[in-house]
Amino acid sequence: MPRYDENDIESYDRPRRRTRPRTKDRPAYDDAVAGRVVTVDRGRYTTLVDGHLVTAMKSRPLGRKGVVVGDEVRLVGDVTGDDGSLARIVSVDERRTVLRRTADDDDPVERVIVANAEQLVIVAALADPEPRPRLIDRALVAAYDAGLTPLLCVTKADLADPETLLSVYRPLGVPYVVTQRGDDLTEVRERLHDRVSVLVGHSGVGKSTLVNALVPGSDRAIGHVNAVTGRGRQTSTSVLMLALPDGGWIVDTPGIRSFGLAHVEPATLIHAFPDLAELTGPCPRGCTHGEGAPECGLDEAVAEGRTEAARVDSFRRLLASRESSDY
Ligand SMILES: Nc1nc2c(ncn2[C@@H]2O[C@H](COP(=O)(O)OP(=O)(O)OP(=O)(O)O)[C@@H](O)[C@H]2O)c(=O)[nH]1
Ligand SMILES: [Zn+2]
Repeated sequence: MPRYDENDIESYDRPRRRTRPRTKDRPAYDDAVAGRVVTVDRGRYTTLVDGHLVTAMKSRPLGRKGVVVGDEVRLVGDVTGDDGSLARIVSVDERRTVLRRTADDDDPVERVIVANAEQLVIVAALADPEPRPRLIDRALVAAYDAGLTPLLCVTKADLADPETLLSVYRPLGVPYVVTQRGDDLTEVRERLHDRVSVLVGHSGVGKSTLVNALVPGSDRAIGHVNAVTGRGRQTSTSVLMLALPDGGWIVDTPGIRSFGLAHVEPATLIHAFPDLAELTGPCPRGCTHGEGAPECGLDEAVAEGRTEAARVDSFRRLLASRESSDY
């Protein structure tokens, strides 16, 4: 049984590509085939083309344009996927969403890590390790900013009561699922069905446990991918996209510790909360809507009972989390 079903790409709603005028400088790749990037490793792109894995490299016309997991690309050359074959990526379809990770010491540039995802699953354990709300807040900001629906996945409910953590996110209306050891994951599966979901969470929260349960034999799939790229599982920092058996995809992001939030404007974040955005009409121009912002319409609305103080406070906590370096 192939791990990647052809239907998975067929059913995926891909916008039609505009055809560009052909010029003598720009070769038209009439014979290019469509594929999706499932993992990237040292300049080699593993793509899924018609249900089989094809290793590819970037072609010169792409220049310095990045190609990331989740990208929908066009390929030419040897697209058989046979051992030792190598195709060329000649174009990247317009991205519907991008998720960025933050700059760090080794790499000062904020980088796109996943393209075209729809949902960000923030995995947090209730105990062992303790939940880290600031990390969750930053992941939420990243999701809202990128236009991804967040899903808080609270694990290890067999070890502690989820209520304390959930109550922190209730005023924001963050969707959540609670799991525990031995769970059949029905609710998680429903939430992931037919969508492209990125999983994030720090070490030990049970992310691998989830991935293995959701994608039976994903170890085998990883082995398959690696057989193609010729590399082992030690590529623990590689982002990997896996097809869910009943439709949909999950993107596992080991090694992603924080998100690039420096560019997130208050005006962008507040649009994730339309009811709050509506209350900012009377704000002075350039209002940050943050704690103590002079004459912010949000304070006025709370004072007049037009919104919940807890919701405004929670929104402001998210705003402030952009500045925190803690993760
Ligand atoms: N009690 C309990 N333990 C769990 C649960 N889910 C996972 N674990 C355990 O937590 C430990 C960490 O789980 P992993 O799935 O490896 O966590 P991870 O997030 O992938 O961590 P890294 O591999 O370090 O990134 C393992 O010993 C799991 O068996 C759960 O729901 N309840
Ligand atoms: Zn304001």
